[in-house]
Formats: sequence, C-alpha cells, structure tokens
Amino acid sequence: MKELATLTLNIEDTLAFLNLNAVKSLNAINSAMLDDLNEAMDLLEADPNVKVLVITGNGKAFMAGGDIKEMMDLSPEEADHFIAYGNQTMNRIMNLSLVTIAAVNGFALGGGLELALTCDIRIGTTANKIGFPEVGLGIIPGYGGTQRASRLIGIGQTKRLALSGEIIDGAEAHRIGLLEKIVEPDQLIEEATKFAKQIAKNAPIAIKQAKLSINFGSQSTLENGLKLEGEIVKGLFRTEDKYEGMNAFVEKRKAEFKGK
Ligand SMILES: C/C=C/C(=O)SCCNC(=O)CCNC(=O)[C@H](O)C(C)(C)COP(=O)(O)OP(=O)(O)OC[C@H]1O[C@@H](n2cnc3c(N)ncnc32)[C@H](O)[C@@H]1OP(=O)(O)O
Repeated sequence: MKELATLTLNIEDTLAFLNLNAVKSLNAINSAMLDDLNEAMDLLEADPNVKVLVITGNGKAFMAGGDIKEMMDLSPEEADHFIAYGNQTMNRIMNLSLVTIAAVNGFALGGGLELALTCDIRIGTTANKIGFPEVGLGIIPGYGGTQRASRLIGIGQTKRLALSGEIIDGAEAHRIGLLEKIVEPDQLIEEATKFAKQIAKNAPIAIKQAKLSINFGSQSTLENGLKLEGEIVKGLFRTEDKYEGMNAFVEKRKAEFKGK
C-alpha cells in the first residue's frame, strides 16, 4: 500500500485501488492531489502486471470538485496553470493503457464528475449526487467536463447539467448514460471489484486495444476509426493469446492468457 498525502494506492495482483483520501474537504482536488495522482500513475505505469484500476473516494464523496479554497484567490494566470495541470493529469488518466473504473460514491461534483468521465467505466450508487455546479461559482467545468460529458451523454444532457447546475441522483445519472451501472452504496466496491476481475481475466492485449480503438474513434471520423479497428484486429491475429483463446474455446477449457 502506498500512502500519499491525499490518496492511497493499493496494488493487489492484477487490480489496483486508488482511494482519494482528503476526507475533510470531501476530496476536493487541489495541486497536492494533482501531484499525488501523477505519482500514483508513475507507479501504475511501472507495474505491467496491473490490468484494471478502480478509483473511489473515502468518506461521503467521490469528489466535491475543484478546491474552491485554493482557486478563490488565483489570478487568471495562476488559474491557467491550475487548469492546465489538471487537464494534463485528467488526460493522463484517460490515456492510461490499463482499464479504469470509477466507483463513484456519494457526491461527484464538478472536477469529481470530470475525473469519473476520464475513466473507462463508471459504477455509481442510488445515493449519488452528481452534477456540474460550476456556473454557480462563476466558472464552467475546466477539466474536460464540457467535452467528455457531451461525447458520453450528448450535447443536450450536458447543457442541461452544465447550464443549470442541477444535481441529479444515481438513478437519473444511470438513465441518461452518465453511469454505466448503479448499485446500493454498500455494494459499490464489491461490484467494482467483481467487474474489474471480469475485465482482467480477458486477453490483456485485446483489452488494451479495445480501449484504444474506442477512445480513438470517439475523437475521429467513422472512416478513420474503422481503419484503426481493422489494423488492430489484424494485429491481434498475430498474438499468442488469440491462438490460446480460440483453441481453449474449441477444446472446451479455460484460456490461459500470457499477454503475448
Ligand atoms: C476545475 C474544477 C472546478 C470545480 O470543480 S469547481 C467546484 C465544484 N463543486 C462544488 O461547487 C461543490 C462544493 N461543495 C458543496 O456544495 C458541498 O460541500 C456539498 C453539497 C458537496 C456537501 O455539503 P455538506 O454535506 O453540507 O458538507 P460541507 O460542510 O459543505 O463540506 C465539508 C467540508 O468540505 C469542504 N468542501 C466541500 N467541497 C469543497 C470544494 N469543492 N472545495 C473546497 N472545499 C470543499 C467544505 O468547505 C467543508 O469544509 P469546512 O468543514 O472547513 O467548512
């Protein structure tokens, strides 16, 4: 277990658990947390064994957003740096080659929702309070929220949240596609772990390439996305894991993937 000032990182074989741990401020994200997130990613990138990362928040919030107390006195130039550092960190999380699951507990507001949006999968709870309250503070989502949310749930639902500051519950977030699954609060980590294990048992290169293909496609034309997908599938036919997966099916046994 690695314990940093604002979070802990626990690596258990092929799974990793990152718990935001600035409980007193409801895990509000500030420069110290951005530093810690980058240090955690350094550790994750150095461990090729880890296949899936689960991010959650200790206490009653996944994250209550950007640290208003740090932001309130920033000059526009300092704010530019804070936003750029945050964006660089969020992009780094989104582009991690391992699979990321946001286990969204309680509040996920502003930067908290933006962090969840960088993850590949969002599992929430019936007790969630989710939204973009930034307009009530005189700003807008600045860690990619207006862009990533509209790609996930569409322009209309994103405007609904980002223009009004409306806070929605888990059931509504699930209904509009902001959460892929919801469970009761006491089931959250169990469900996220179960789903992480389900992902981790699949062919490692295939998992990474599926993520890459989907992420690339969400930012490109259909034509270019299909081209990349085709190249990836062709490449996967050269892997040992493809032979193992298909042979195991025909031989009616469990595949033993090597990530080769
Ligand atoms: C680039 C990114 C930009 C952004 O994300 S802008 C920020 C967007 N987020 C928000 O506007 C949400 C702000 N927080 C709240 O509205 C409330 O909190 C909640 C509704 C989430 C929870 O309310 P309750 O249960 O009454 O708790 P509490 O007493 O307000 O919070 C406990 C402590 O946490 C601090 N805190 C909460 N959110 C933030 C934050 N975003 N930045 C800095 N501190 C925060 C509070 O001040 C307080 O601290 P103390 O006990 O010292 O009074």
